[in-house]
Amino acid sequence: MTYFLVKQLCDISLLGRVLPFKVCRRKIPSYNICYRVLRHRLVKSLPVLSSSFRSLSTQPDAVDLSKFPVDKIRNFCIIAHIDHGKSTLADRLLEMTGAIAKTEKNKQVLDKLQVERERGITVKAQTASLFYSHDGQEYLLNLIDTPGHVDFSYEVSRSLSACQGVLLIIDANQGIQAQTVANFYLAFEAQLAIIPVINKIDLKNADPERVESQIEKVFQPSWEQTWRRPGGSVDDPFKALVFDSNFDHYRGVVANIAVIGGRVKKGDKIVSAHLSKTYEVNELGLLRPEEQATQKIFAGQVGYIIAGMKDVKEAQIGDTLYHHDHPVQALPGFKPAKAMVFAGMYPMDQSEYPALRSAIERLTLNDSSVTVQRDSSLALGAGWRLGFLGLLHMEVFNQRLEQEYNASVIVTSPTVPYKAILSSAKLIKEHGGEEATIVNPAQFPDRSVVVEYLEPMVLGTILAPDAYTGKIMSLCLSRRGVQKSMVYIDEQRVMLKYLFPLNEIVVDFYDLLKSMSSGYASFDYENADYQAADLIKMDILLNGRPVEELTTIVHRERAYSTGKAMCERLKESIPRQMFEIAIQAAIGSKVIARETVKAFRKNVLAKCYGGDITRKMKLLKRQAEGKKKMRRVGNVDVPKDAFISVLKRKEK
Ligand SMILES: Nc1nc2c(ncn2[C@@H]2O[C@H](COP(=O)(O)OP(=O)(O)OP(=O)(O)O)[C@@H](O)[C@H]2O)c(=O)[nH]1
Repeated sequence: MTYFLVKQLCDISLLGRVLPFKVCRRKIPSYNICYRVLRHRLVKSLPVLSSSFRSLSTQPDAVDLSKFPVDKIRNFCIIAHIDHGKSTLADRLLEMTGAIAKTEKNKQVLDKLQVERERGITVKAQTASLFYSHDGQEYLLNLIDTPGHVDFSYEVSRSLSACQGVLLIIDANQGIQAQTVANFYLAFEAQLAIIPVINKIDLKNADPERVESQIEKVFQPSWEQTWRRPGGSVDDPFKALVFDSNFDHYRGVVANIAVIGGRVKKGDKIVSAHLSKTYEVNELGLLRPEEQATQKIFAGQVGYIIAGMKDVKEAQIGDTLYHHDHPVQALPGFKPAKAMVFAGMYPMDQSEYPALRSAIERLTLNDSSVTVQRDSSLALGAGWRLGFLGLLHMEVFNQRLEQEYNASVIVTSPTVPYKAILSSAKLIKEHGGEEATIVNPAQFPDRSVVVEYLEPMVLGTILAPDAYTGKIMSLCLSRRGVQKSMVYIDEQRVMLKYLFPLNEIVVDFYDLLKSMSSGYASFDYENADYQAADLIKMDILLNGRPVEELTTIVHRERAYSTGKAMCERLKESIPRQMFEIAIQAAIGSKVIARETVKAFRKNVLAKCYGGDITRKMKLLKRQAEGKKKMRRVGNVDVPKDAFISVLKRKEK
């Protein structure tokens, strides 16, 4: 059995195959030292590294990529469970190869988005090309830092398509976690070389040996694998895969490409296979991690390309680009992401509809896992029904819309995609088949026209210390989970597999699992088909008026408890108004829960004695601004956050 610590990383990537290596048993006081060991090794073998780098980077367009044939290129992703240290390792690699300066300020430099910095998580995969010399040879390392959270796994799987290997980072203190397992299988199924890297070996409770035996038990590895070189040759016709893209307000679409064969240069005429449209290449280059223009890009390399695509529909992720005079067979592209959570999205004010439409289009270009359909609602007007991979994904998308596009939106209660097998001939005709997928609870067909309802299931993996097993099992049971397996990955940690209805875990399951296990349990899930379920539609009424945006589908067994919890939550989030507000949950005409918000008017002028009119105006203005964050449903002002928070349950 062999496995690798951070310090072997570059040697492994450069030698082109995975070499056996003894475990470093030394405890290292500061993790910087552990990286310093690597730097020392690099510098010792490569005295010219920093000077050769400087001469390359200071002159724009001076990088000659023709000197990196495929055997001098390593394209790899860094994958791991959330917070295991992917971005930190990427920072150190960037520093060691001179791509960024070595300063204290360089923390998570590849997490460029405001939302990533605020939440401290990676949501977007980022590429960085590094130059590295070894034994008088120059190498090009293309690193892709990926997100760890399950909601962003589509970013990981797309990034893997541009790579031949991965570094699977495992925290020496926490050991294997649920996303370690999920990410391992993504890389394994993509047939990539996998180098496990155990980091945080400096931590007091680090136990690399325990992690080693976990790796052995869970993955049963055969580590003597060869690091593949990128396929293709510079002599082939040009062919590139668009694996990511984003929209620049001034330059249009900037596409990230992996060149599968041939070469491309500025001024070339290229065709996108998806639309068969021809474009001229205006700019191309490397991401280091900032864009650095070059004259050409060659087979095996990863970079960006700008070719005058102005419309977001022109830049499809997964598309193939080729020279206009050398058509090639299009690459298979990517399997579309399967949206797991749907919600309505509406502008705060209908006049903002066109601006919001363009913002959503541009953001989905950068996040192709979001599905968009037009929708409309009586209370909220024209909008869209968007599909996301999970609730965090939905929250992050919403936050990005606000931060990057200055858009203010209302998001309605999320729902999972249910199915109904229809019995009514009229409905079957309307849906074009017996099976209807329902992503908007307001359109849930009545039982009288349905043979059976189906709900989406997931196979969940939970890893936790065995001391919490009892508590976790009761939580799973309360969420209609059915246990599939239970395996000890070492003496103290257990891996549980459960089949869950997606609806039961999508909103707050992970938060509860974390809090009941003092943060030690981790959770991941994969799709597991549909199962028949006894589902009913529950309406929420405000002062007797149903609020379409709060309608939910529930399992009959859970109707009462969910209705009660939703009414309680709404009572907490709807502020007192000038009249009493009755909040009711109802199934058909039967009310199953009720809460009341007492009448009250906040007199913001109460403390404003005297006659200073400007002060009074200011206070009234502030009150009016507060109201803007509300949505009027009937005569009731509902805060926009209430639509999402209403579904979060408190476990007793
Ligand atoms: N002690 C110690 N801390 C580390 C080490 N590597 C990373 N960290 C810390 O671990 C935390 C998480 O590191 P990140 O690099 O953000 O982890 P990540 O895997 O990129 O996180 P996500 O992108 O959110 O999945 C940060 O506070 C780092 O400073 C290490 O080797 N030793």
